[in-house]
Amino acid sequence: MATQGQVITCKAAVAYEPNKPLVIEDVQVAPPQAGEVRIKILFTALCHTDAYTWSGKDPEGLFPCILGHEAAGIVESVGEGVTEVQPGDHVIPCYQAECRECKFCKSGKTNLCGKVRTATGAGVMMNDRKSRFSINGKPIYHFMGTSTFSQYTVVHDVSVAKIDPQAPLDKVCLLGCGVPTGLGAVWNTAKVEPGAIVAIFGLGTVGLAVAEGAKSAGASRIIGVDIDSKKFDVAKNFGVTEFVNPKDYDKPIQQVLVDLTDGGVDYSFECIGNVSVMRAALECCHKGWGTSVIIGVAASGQEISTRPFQLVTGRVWKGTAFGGFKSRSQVPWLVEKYMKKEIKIDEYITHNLTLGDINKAFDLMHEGGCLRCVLKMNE
Ligand SMILES: NC(=O)C1=CN([C@@H]2O[C@H](COP(=O)(O)OP(=O)(O)OC[C@H]3O[C@@H](n4cnc5c(N)ncnc54)[C@H](O)[C@@H]3O)[C@@H](O)[C@H]2O)C=CC1
Ligand SMILES: N[C@@H](CCC(=O)N[C@@H](CSC=O)C(=O)NCC(=O)O)C(=O)O
Ligand SMILES: [Zn+2]
Ligand SMILES: [Zn+2]
Repeated sequence: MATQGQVITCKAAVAYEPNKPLVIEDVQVAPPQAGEVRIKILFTALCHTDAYTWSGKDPEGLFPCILGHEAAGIVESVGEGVTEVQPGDHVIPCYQAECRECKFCKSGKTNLCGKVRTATGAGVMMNDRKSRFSINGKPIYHFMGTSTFSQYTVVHDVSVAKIDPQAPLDKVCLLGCGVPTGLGAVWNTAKVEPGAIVAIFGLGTVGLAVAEGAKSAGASRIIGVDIDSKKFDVAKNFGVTEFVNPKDYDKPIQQVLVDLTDGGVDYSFECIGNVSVMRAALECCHKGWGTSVIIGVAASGQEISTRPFQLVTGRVWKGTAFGGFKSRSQVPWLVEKYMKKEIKIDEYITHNLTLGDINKAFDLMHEGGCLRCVLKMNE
């Protein structure tokens, strides 16, 4: 039955309140308006940023909402004026939009896009500042402009990357967030050069993708730092060459790394979201040139600090969103790199479940043995 122009009722996981189990509900998804795209989500993974917002610590967190931002699916219908995708296209929703027209997109200096950011932060669509999701007439907020924990979602056309229809959607869904973030932090934000010494704080999916990126950039030493030594075995497969568990030392971890590297690392990456670790990651960098990149998302109210002398003496503190990748332009390129076996994806997927198991999937994510759990949406 044709669904274009109709309200679709489908299953979605609704977050009603911080930390309360998600509830699988029948949700009404309105047709896309001008400049919008309705997508049938086939696979979604869970990211720690979903858990962060669900926890109530995200200043932009709104409830009730439909979380989820690492997914892949097929365009079901498009609104007026949408020209770059059509029904049937295989796509990855992109929480980081790319309109190619705003001052951010035109600057060439950033991958951030200003076109729809105010709406996505407010959990609504730009056109009418309303949600396309409702349950019996009561609106449910969008999340990050993607809301992929729903069998159907509506996104802005600037937030959709059209990809190779041959690409396996149950794998390339990971290119919606964690893997590109780690790779891009190395390639685009830090621009790690051959021979560099790299330290990675936190060896989850993002940290492992940093390792993969650093290896391909030709780093000479890739030092993985994690308080969970169980992470070290798997990290070897992603390029980590040395391991440090801060719990094994009495001195501050930044001192441990400075001592191990004759004065400090060339590049460090914080992949946890812990502001004390962010400080350590900066302070383990080499005087004169060491660069530290913040990737982890820290809770509302948290602030970073260090002695300004650390920067006066040449260390550089940076951050990255989606690894600096321009989403609509570069996600299809990342898909092609995966198809050519130039980047890993399968190795990050430790669990496969269905939408109905989403609370179990979040439990797994917090247990440490899970990198990414992919949910099949239509069972
Ligand atoms: N900036 C961006 O665009 C993005 C940011 N993120 C953020 O990146 C962070 C990492 O994400 P995932 O890799 O999925 O998380 P994860 O939870 O799988 O990995 C974090 C790792 O850090 C380790 N860890 C925790 N405390 C530590 C400490 N004090 N010292 C050393 N290691 C410690 C844990 O054992 C774990 O292995 C999260 O904050 C997430 O929200 C995720 C995607 C995109
Ligand atoms: N709403 C949060 C912002 C959290 C954040 O920094 N998000 C990252 C992506 S994390 C993906 O898993 C990001 O891209 N930020 C840039 C942006 O424009 O949101 C908060 O306020 O803490
Ligand atoms: Zn994410
Ligand atoms: Zn833009």
